[in-house]
Amino acid sequence: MQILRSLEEIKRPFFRPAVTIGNFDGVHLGHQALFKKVVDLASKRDGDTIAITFEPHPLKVLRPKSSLKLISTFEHKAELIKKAGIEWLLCLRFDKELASTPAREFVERVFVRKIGVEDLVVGYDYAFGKGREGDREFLKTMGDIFGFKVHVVDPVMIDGVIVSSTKVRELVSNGEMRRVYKLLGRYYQIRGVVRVGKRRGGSVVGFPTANLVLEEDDLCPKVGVYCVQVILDSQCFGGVMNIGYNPTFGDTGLSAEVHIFDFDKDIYGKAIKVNIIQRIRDEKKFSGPLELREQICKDVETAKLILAKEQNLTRACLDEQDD
Ligand SMILES: Cc1cc2nc3c(=O)[nH]c(=O)nc-3n(C[C@H](O)[C@H](O)[C@H](O)COP(=O)(O)O)c2cc1C
Ligand SMILES: Nc1ncnc2c1ncn2[C@@H]1O[C@H](COP(=O)(O)OP(=O)(O)OP(=O)(O)O)[C@@H](O)[C@H]1O
Repeated sequence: MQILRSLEEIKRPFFRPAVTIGNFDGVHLGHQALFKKVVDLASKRDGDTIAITFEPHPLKVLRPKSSLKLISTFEHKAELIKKAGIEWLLCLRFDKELASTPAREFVERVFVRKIGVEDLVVGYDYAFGKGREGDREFLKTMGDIFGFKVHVVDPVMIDGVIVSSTKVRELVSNGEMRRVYKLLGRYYQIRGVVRVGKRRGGSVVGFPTANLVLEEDDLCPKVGVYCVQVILDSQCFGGVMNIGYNPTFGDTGLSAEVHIFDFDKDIYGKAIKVNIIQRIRDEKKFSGPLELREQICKDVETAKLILAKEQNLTRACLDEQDD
């Protein structure tokens, strides 16, 4: 997939393109339905497939105080859009100027003149442009004027709920990782570089842990202990992760620490990915390292039982290998 960072980077005309547009944070099953429609439409005529998205996320510009946490980084989002079969990702810089562009001007400038869209795919509730005037009815009118077809995808629902980035964020914040899996069609994943912790894990508690640097923007699951799958250099391992403040030791900063099963290498500075499978318990303040150690032994047992029954681990691991 080619990533274009501005309209100026479009150097050649597209061939009979099918296009979709959105923020696509998390690339959940609703977004995936849009990409599938784009791929289906274009494949009939060997046309180009294009997704248009925005950076930073529009809410960060329109409501800077909202402290929005994102499900996926741009890099992860682009990987997932590529996996969905899209060939071109056009990422437009979202600023106050773009936000105030009238919808008709955006359609003429971007969809018609720059891209030459033949099919435009949008979700059931899509609207863009100044004051959200570019809704699906407006787009259909534009399509009649400029000669492109607008396809509206019905809402994708799971267990009676419309799949949305907002819903995924809410479930992650509540630690409801099984439900998150259903909405994303994959495990929720956090990524990070392993840093040196307080060096108590192995020596004091008896469970060495890889400490992840959490970024300001990261959407972190609810504080607690989780059963996880760890991906390191394309290899997959089981593990247990604590997201929290380590109250037993009186620490205050939020950290994510993973104990990887059957693993004893030094991985400081390495990038790892953690698929979060299921929440096991709340984080607790223990009387000391011995009591904490006993509890972690139980957590390891619980996680191993969960992993032994988990059907989707191999697929999730293979998914990481085609990157
Ligand atoms: C599976 C697991 C569960 C944990 N649960 C708790 C807990 O409930 N309360 C707590 O204070 N710390 C908990 N911890 C964090 C330990 O306190 C932490 O791993 C230890 O302090 C080592 O820190 P360090 O890696 O910074 O040296 C847990 C860690 C793991 C791996
Ligand atoms: N469940 C869904 N079914 C079908 N289309 C969807 C679904 N969710 C989002 N879309 C469509 O995907 C496109 C991108 O939408 P957007 O990135 O705003 O996603 P969203 O999940 O609705 O996000 P948010 O929850 O932040 O509003 C839009 O055309 C939108 O209508």
